[in-house]
Amino acid sequence: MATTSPLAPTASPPGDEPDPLAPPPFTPLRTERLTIRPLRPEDAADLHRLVNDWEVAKTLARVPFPYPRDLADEWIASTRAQMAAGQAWHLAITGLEGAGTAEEREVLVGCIGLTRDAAKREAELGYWVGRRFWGHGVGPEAAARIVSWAFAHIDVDRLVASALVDNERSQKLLGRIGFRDAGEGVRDFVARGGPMPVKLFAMTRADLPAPPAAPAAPAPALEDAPGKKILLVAACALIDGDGRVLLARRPEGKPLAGLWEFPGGKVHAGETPEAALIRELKEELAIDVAESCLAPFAFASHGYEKFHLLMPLYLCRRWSGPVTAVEGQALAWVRPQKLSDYAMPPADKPLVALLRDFL
Ligand SMILES: Nc1nc2c([nH]c(=O)n2[C@H]2C[C@H](O)[C@@H](COP(=O)(O)OP(=O)(O)OP(=O)(O)O)O2)c(=O)[nH]1
Repeated sequence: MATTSPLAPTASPPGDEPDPLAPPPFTPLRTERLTIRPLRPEDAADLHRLVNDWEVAKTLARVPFPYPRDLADEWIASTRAQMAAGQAWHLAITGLEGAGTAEEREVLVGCIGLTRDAAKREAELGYWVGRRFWGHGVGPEAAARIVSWAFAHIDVDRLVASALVDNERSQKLLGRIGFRDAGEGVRDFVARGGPMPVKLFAMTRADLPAPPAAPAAPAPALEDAPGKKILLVAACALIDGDGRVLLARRPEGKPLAGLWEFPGGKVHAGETPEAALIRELKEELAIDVAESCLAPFAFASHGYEKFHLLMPLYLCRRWSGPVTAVEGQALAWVRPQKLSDYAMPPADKPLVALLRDFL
């Protein structure tokens, strides 16, 4: 168990505004055997039974022991508000008992949570699994899923976690899903009545396991360049009547998931950048753009670990059809001065500065 799955409600700071970058309502996540979903009032009795267990509570920093039954109700109620405000996501891990039989039913297995520190652009991972579900790989399955979700949906650059110094199982789990050692510290453990030494862990988007290779990737246009291959990507800043620029969020499962980008994509073999962009804008946003409405503006040339990106950026003020998130990606119309509030791939930084000055 990682230490900080706070099961005692924490008050929201007074006057806290909902964050405009807060994600939309949480859609349950599925793994091979588990579902991760918001806690419901009717989970309280099971939650209480599982967490009111010294073997579980002793590994968790903010969980009292014994755990009062009422606290389970209060805690579950508080998780809704925290999630709506984009401050924390404390979720149920459930599984199916008697899967495939007439007696199939959903059971609460444990909880997993992320608490965001907006100023540091990081979130802390915490989780626990009920004792009767130990030894089945529930922790790594749920934690790997939520970590992938977090980088794609919450505005964070880093996840952190901690585990008691003698909790080797949890430390190994964190290592397996991409966390790196980040030293040692001390945390107050409510159930232990005081401070305890912990190991600290951290991971960035770059530590996520690589997504499975895309089937038959289109051939990059400049394949024979020595050294790293040059990847040609065409991108576009769509500008609306109010001078706002459209950014799209890279979806979970793609490299750089969760970062905001200019719509566009790879130039396929035999395509011009303009033709590629017209195709991508149709595929991703369901809009029709005429080549004459694409004005070349600037380009990015950036060395990523595995390839060198060459990305012409076009400006476009005219298109037909309503802009639609065809692939379910988050979209944002952003004022030029606010572009730097959105975390973007490193290649885009110079483009953002140019665009801000130009618009
Ligand atoms: N579209 C776009 N891509 C960007 C930007 N900045 C940046 O570094 N990139 C990088 C991320 C990717 O490595 C690459 C674009 O590739 P992609 O995989 O998203 O392209 P695609 O839409 O053709 O995707 P796919 O069909 O191959 O999944 O360019 C940007 O602002 N817009």
